[in-house]
Amino acid sequence: MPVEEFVAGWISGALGLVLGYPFDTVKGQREPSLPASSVLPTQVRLQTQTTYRGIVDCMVKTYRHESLLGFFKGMSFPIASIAVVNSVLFGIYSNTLLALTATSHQERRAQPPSYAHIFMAGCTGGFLQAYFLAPFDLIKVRLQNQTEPRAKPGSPPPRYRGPVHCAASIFQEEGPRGLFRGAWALTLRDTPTMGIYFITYECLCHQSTPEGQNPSSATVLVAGGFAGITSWVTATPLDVIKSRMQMAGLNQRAHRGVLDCIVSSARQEGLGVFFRGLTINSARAFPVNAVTFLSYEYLLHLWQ
Ligand SMILES: C[N+](C)(C)CCCC[C@H](N)C(=O)O
Repeated sequence: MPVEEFVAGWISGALGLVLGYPFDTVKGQREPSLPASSVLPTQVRLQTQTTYRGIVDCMVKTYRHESLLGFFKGMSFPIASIAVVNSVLFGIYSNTLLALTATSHQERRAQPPSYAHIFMAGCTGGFLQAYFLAPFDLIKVRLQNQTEPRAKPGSPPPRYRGPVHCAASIFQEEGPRGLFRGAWALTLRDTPTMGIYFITYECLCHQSTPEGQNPSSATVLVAGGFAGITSWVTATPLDVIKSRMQMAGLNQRAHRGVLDCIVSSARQEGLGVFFRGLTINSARAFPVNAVTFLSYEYLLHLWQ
């Protein structure tokens, strides 16, 4: 099993994450139960809290109360984790295609796989990476929903002191399975949308590149960017549910499952709730995935 795709996936995932993290940090919404005085500057907030008037309001309040650092809250942890997850995603995707078509990454330019094979390989990668992603994503969402400004005299201490303390607290309070809270929603979110992710990328590259040649850097950037947007647009409704399942039991009522969360969210806040964070998801998805795919292709070309 060629390992270079795993390594290239690791590095490209880390690069993409750093570029996209500030966008990532403006997507959540406060639950009414959270203290009105606290400022809530993180990505998941537009999806789990209801105080912000929108992206700009959330960004202004984030900067005003937590400075620029507020946009990078909890990033140290996802850098390592998302890189590993991206490594699994791209490594499994490429090796599944190798198993389905008996062609390596380089050979596929001359012998492009069918879109059915690309979709199957993408779904396989999406399904398997979700298992690795689940605990990391839960910790990221919990940290991003910390509501206290950075340690200021008199401010209440945050519930979690950092990713390791967060993981230990969840393990202690909710048991080992607590670390996989929201994993089912995450798997439902990522499996089909990763298929869409890779089909969009490969289709745009194939349409814009002369037969048998490697796509140009500009083509890879644009194809990667639109692959990110397409997959996030289709993933946003379940992304909202996933975030709510992950926050359940803390400051949100626990749900009896994904369907219960979908029904109760729609009943209480209308169907629009499933598109919270769509704009910021899309704005973030283009640069993040453009860089991810460009660095991935560059590294594989370098190691050819
Ligand atoms: C499948 N889903 C849409 C959830 C993600 C697809 C893109 C993943 C990429 N690492 C990013 O952070 O944008």
